[in-house]
Amino acid sequence: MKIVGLTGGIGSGKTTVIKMFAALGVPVYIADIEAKKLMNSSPIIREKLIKLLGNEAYQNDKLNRKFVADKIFNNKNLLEGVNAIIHPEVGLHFDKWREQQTSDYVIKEAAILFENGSYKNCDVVILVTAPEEVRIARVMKRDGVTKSQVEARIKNQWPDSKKRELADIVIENIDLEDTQNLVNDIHIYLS
Ligand SMILES: CC(C)(COP(=O)(O)OP(=O)(O)OC[C@H]1O[C@@H](n2cnc3c(N)ncnc32)[C@H](O)[C@@H]1O)[C@@H](O)C(=O)NCCC(=O)NCCS
Ligand SMILES: Nc1ncnc2c1ncn2[C@@H]1O[C@H](COP(=O)(O)OP(=O)(O)OP(=O)(O)O)[C@@H](O)[C@H]1O
Repeated sequence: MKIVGLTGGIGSGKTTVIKMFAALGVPVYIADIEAKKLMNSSPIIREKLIKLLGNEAYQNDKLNRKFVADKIFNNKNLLEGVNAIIHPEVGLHFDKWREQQTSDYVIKEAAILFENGSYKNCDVVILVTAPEEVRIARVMKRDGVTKSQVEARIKNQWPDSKKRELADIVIENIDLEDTQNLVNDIHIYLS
């Protein structure tokens, strides 16, 4: 079974593309979502995050995502601390999930697949891209956040130029129909 990594900058269209692969019957693992589930379910992670970020990291027993985002996306050390706590746990969780799959290939979607080195465990890496101003506008519209809030996350991510050097396949996600056609072709190639 091939492990296919799928990544891209904030607002590039990772979730949009992953839904297209899922509609073709491909098992998909969305690291952001699984990371949040672990942050809310693992007592060990909770203890470590509270030690690093303070009691406000959790509100009513739930991860306080806005507080955590505001803390880590403007503080490199805190971001590295959170990543060091979360990513190994996500890696173990993904391995257990992958062992239960029986398809030709699975897709692991992660915003920072390159940044945290987990692309090295993938047989193929797909990069989803879109011009930065398009990505910023999409996220502002989707999340109702400010341009500077989106830029605060972008600055913690590699530029597309650096990711292109390591990607096997690049999906320029501008026109949705073109993206769908390319996903269909990639699925045939990987199956
Ligand atoms: C800080 C958190 C709680 C904010 O959650 P929230 O729902 O507000 O935002 P969301 O998770 O959708 O993030 C939006 C985008 O921010 C970017 N982003 C998220 N985590 C990171 C990170 N560690 N480094 C750089 N960019 C990141 C991605 O482009 C992501 O798609 C959450 O992003 C988080 O827990 N991040 C740290 C753990 C992590 O790295 N998760 C992602 C991959 S496993
Ligand atoms: N080709 C496209 N044309 C127009 N809108 C798009 C296109 N692709 C994605 N979008 C929209 O842009 C927004 C961001 O897309 P999506 O959520 O898939 O990006 P993402 O890479 O998963 O973002 P994040 O890193 O924040 O999780 C969404 O509202 C989505 O509906």
